[in-house]
Order: sequence, then C-alpha cells, then structure tokens
Amino acid sequence: MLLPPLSAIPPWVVSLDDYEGLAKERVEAGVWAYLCGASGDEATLAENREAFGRIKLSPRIFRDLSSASTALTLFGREYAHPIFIAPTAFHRMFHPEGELATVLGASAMESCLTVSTSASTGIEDIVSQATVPPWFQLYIQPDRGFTAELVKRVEAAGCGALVVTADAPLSGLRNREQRAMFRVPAGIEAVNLRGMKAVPPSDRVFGSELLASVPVWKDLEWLRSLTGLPVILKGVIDPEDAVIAADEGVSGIVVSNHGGRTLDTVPAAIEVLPRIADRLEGALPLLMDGGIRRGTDILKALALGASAVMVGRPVIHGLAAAGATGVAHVLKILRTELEIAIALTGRATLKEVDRSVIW
Ligand SMILES: Cc1cc2nc3c(=O)[nH]c(=O)nc-3n(C[C@H](O)[C@H](O)[C@H](O)COP(=O)(O)O)c2cc1C
Ligand SMILES: CCCCCCC(=O)C(=O)O
Repeated sequence: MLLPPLSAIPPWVVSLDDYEGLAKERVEAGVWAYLCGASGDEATLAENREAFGRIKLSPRIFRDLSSASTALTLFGREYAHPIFIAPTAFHRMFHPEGELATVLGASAMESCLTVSTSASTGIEDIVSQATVPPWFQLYIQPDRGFTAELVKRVEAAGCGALVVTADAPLSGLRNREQRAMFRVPAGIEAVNLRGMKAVPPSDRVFGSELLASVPVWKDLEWLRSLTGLPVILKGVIDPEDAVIAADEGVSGIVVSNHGGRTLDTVPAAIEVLPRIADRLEGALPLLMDGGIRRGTDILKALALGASAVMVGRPVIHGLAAAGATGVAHVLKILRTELEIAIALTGRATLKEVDRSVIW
C-alpha cells in the first residue's frame, strides 16, 4: 500500500538520503525501478557516488567571510546559487501535480528547473509558475520539422536556455527497470511531444529506423540557427567531444553520464570534469551532474571546473515525498550544506573556489 505525499516534513529529515526512504514508500515499484535504476550492472551509477568519496577537501581557518555569497552569472543571467535541477521525465508519475510542483519548489529556492522533453506538463504552464526562467532539455526528434516547431515553442514560452542531450540517442538497457516491467502509467504522457510522427518500435537496434535518424554534429549547427537561446550540450564525457562542442559554438556543456543510465562502465562525471576543464581552459562554462547528494559534492565540482551543478534523482525524491515543499527542502538542504562547506574551506565567493580547495 503506497503512502500519500506528506503535508509536513518530519524534523528528522535532514539529508537527501532521508528523502530517498520517504519517496520509496510513495512510489509504485516499477516507477521506483525506473527512477533509481541505471544501465547494465549499474557500475557507472555506483562510481558517480564513489568518486566523490575519494576526493578530499582542505579546510582553511581565520578567513574573512563577512561578504560571503553563492551568487553567479551564467549565460548572461544572475543566479542566487549554483544548484540547478537536471531534466527528468514524467514528474506526474511521482506526484499528482508533477512538474508544476517541481517548479514551485524550485522557485521557492531560486533554483532553475530544466524541463525534460518528456515532461508530463505543458511547457507554457510550467514557465508561467516559475520565478527563474526554466531551461528546456531537448532530445532532437527523428521528425526534425517537429523538433524545429518545439524549439520555437519553448523559446516563445519564455525558457532561458536549450539543453540538448547528446548521450542518449538510444536508451541504455536498464535491467532493474526491465525486471520490474516498468511502463509509463496510463494517463501520463510526454505532452509536449503530442502530434509528433513517432518512429515505429523495432526489436532491432542496427538497421532500425531510429538508428538511421540519430542526431549528428551538423544537427547542432542547424539547431543553433533556429534559436536565440543559449544552446548547452548535455552528456559530454570524452574531452575530445568537449573540444568539438566548443568549436561548434555551443554556449556551455553539461559534463554528465546521464546518471549512469546510458553506457555502463563510463567513468564518473566528477572524474572527467577536471580533464575537460583543462582541455577547454575556460572557453565555455561547464556544468556537471551525476551523484550530487551533499553540499561538499557541489563544492568539489566547483573546485574541479564546474560553474554550477545539476541534481537529478534527489529532486524527484523530494517531489514524491512532499510535492513542492519536498523539492524546496531538498534544495534548501543542499544550499545550506554548500554554504557551510564553502565557509569551512575559507572562501567567501564562488570565484575564490578553485583547485586549492581540494586536499
Ligand atoms: C528518472 C530519470 C529520468 C531522466 N530523464 C532525463 C531526460 O528526460 N532528459 C535528460 O537529458 N536526462 C534525463 N535524466 C538524466 C538526468 O538529467 C541527470 O543526468 C542524472 O539524473 C544525474 O544524476 P543524479 O540522478 O545522480 O543526480 C533522467 C534521470 C533520471 C533518474
Ligand atoms: C520512457 C521514456 C523515457 C524518456 C527519456 C527519459 C530519460 O532520458 C531517462 O533517462 O529516463
């Protein structure tokens, strides 16, 4: 028997891990497997966390923290802090108010929500509830005409950036989800894709119609020609791809392995982040996601070259546990942990966070 969402947060809920337990009691088993699972043996999923544990921080003492701030400017906009929400599909599977609850929680904490292509709420309705303009995550669809219309629609709705996901032209085989026989529940759908001509499902991988239409670099150039929004490429792990992306003129990169959900045995995003930062030498802002569960994880990412981070599963744990309040509280916990971590490493602003923060 599933529990209803909480109407108040119990006082013992103090960390993101506490939210995971609360969420599990409120989400149907197949949907839970979809949320938690990753591809293959889930080696990359585990590595995303373990790699953070191997990195140690260096505390500093007796520093002036009177002007401390987490503010930053990214793509010409000011943000109160560097904690962004990663795109995740179908929020109505986790709470009846879906993305509308997520965006309210994000707004309460001055956080930017990246809305998935597979969102279960119309983009205009989400943007209308936001105080920070949401970003829109785009999967370039086999139907390029529909894709172009969608880009125009999200720009007109008032989104602040287009996040093009590059690492999932095919879904990874997520065995946990397969074993649980996950299906998107009836009545929930990717409403922003309504009316699109779908590619017929196929048992084959090679030779399928889907494979014939996977996006290539020149699609990115085409996309950039369609929009005035910053185009951010999500799902870059190999530093060579980061260099190509910079040459292609993207505005930013999200260093990400999709939370371990695409190719298994890929290194942790936090491990490759400094290599990409070294190759690009500050040419573009970098964001990263994968395994962020603590403010100290965020500080490590900032120290190793990220301007901001994205958080995936824990935001959904907050949503499932307590709707907008849960989302806001997850973000609040992370922000408080981040501020304490920055202060205890003797830094007052994000500009002062560099590799010397790492032990
Ligand atoms: C349930 C779920 C759905 C996701 N849906 C999308 C999506 O629609 N588009 C996308 O680019 N990434 C998607 N992702 C990947 C996330 O954006 C992000 O890269 C990943 O969750 C980060 O790792 P974390 O969950 O450890 O924070 C999804 C991840 C999860 C867990
Ligand atoms: C069942 C459709 C899934 C849409 C894609 C969402 C995604 O990227 C994910 O990782 O899941």
